[in-house]
Amino acid sequence: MQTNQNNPNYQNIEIETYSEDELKIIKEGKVEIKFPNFDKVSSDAPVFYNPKMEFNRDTSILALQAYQKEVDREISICDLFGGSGIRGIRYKKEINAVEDVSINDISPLANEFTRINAELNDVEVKIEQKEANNELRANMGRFDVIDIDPFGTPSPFVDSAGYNLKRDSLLCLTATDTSCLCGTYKEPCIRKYNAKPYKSEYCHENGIRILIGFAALTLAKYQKYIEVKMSHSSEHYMRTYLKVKKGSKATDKSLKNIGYIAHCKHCLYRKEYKGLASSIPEYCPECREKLIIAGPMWLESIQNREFIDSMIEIAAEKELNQKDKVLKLLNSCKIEANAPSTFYDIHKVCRALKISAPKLDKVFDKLEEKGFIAVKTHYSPLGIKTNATNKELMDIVEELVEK
Ligand SMILES: C[S@@+](CC[C@H](N)C(=O)[O-])C[C@H]1O[C@@H](n2cnc3c(N)ncnc32)[C@H](O)[C@@H]1O
Ligand SMILES: [Zn+2]
Repeated sequence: MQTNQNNPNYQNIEIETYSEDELKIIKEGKVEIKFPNFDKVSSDAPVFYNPKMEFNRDTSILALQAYQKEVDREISICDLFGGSGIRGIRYKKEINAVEDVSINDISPLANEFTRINAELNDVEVKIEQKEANNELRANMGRFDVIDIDPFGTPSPFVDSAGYNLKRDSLLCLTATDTSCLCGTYKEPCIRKYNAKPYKSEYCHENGIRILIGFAALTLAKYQKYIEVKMSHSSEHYMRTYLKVKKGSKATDKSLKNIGYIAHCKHCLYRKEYKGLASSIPEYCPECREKLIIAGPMWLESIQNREFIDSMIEIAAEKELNQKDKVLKLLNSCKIEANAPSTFYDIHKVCRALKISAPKLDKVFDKLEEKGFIAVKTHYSPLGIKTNATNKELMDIVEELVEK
C-alpha cells in the first residue's frame, strides 16, 4: 500500500507555513481549490492534486448523479481518499440531492486544505482523519456511495468497503497500478488481485475485468453482489462504478460471471471459460501452441447502456471542462456494452498474416456486411470488437488486402 506517510513534509507542516505565493488556486467544474504548489504530480506532494484526474472527476459527477437519479432519494457520499478535498467538494456542490459528503484522509495537512477549500466554496462537508479501512469499519451501512481513489491499488480497501456497503449502494474504484493489472508485472497482480494477468493487445480491458472480478469475489463473502454500471481505462488509470446488491443466492449466481480467458499468441485465438473451476485445454485447438490463461476476471458486460444513457443526458445540465471528451468516452462505452470481452488489434492481425494493414473502416464494413458485431473500442484506436473468430476476421482482412 502506497501512502505519503513517510514524506518528511507531511507530518508536521501547518497551513500557516505556506505564504500565498507558495499556494496555487485552480478552477474545476463549479469549484476553486487551493493547495501547496509542487513541481511534479507525485505521492510526495504535501497535498495531492492531479490536474489529469479532472476527466475522472467530471465523469464521476455524471455517474454519481445518474446513480442518485436511479435510487431517487438523497444520497450520502464518502470520499475515502480526499487529498485537497476537490472530489468530495465537487460532489457536494455539483450533484443534486446530496444529503452529506464525508471527506477522509489520513493526512492532517490534506484535511486542513479540505477545510479551507470547503469554506472557499461555501459548502459543508464532514472531515475525517482515519486510515481508510478504519473509516469504513467504523461507519457500517452509513454511505450510499463509497469512492475509493487512492495512490496505486484500491485492493487493500475493497474488503472493508464490502463490509460497509449497504443494499443498492455504489462503489467507485480507481486503480492506477495499471502495469500490474495489464500484465507487465505478473506477481504484484497475483498478490493484489489474486489473478493472473496477461499482456495482450486487450490487456487494459482484461485489467479492468480482473479488478471487477476481484471486487465481486471480495464482496461475495458478505453476501453482496455487483451490477457493473460503467468502466473505463483512461490515461494512467482504470475506473469502474459498481452497484451493490444483497442476497446469498443471487451472489452465488453472479459469481458464475467470473472466469478465465485462454489466449493463443501465435494465431490470436481466444476463448472465455466461465466458472472458477472450469476445465481449460492446454493447447490451442487451431495451431497447437500452448494457451496462455488469464484470470479469474469478470466476463459479463462491464458497461450498462441505460446507466450510460442517463449519464449522457445529465451531461447537458452540468458545467464540466472535459465535457466533450467525457461524452466521447461515454458514447464509445455504450457501444461496447453488448460486444465480446476482448478485441483484436488490426496491426497484430496483419503481422500474424504477414500482410500490410487495410483501412480499418473497410474491415468494420465487411464484418457488418457478413452479419458480425463490429464496434470500435475506447481502449485502442486500432481495436476491433467483434464476435467473428480469429479465422473469420483474418479471412476478411486477407480478402480486403488482396483486392
Ligand atoms: C490519490 S490521492 C487522492 C486524490 C483525490 N481523491 C482527488 O481526486 O484529487 C490519495 C490520498 O490518500 C491519502 N491516503 C493515503 N493512504 C491512506 C490511507 N491508508 N487511509 C486514508 N488516506 C490515505 C493520501 O494522504 C492522499 O491525500
Ligand atoms: Zn493458436
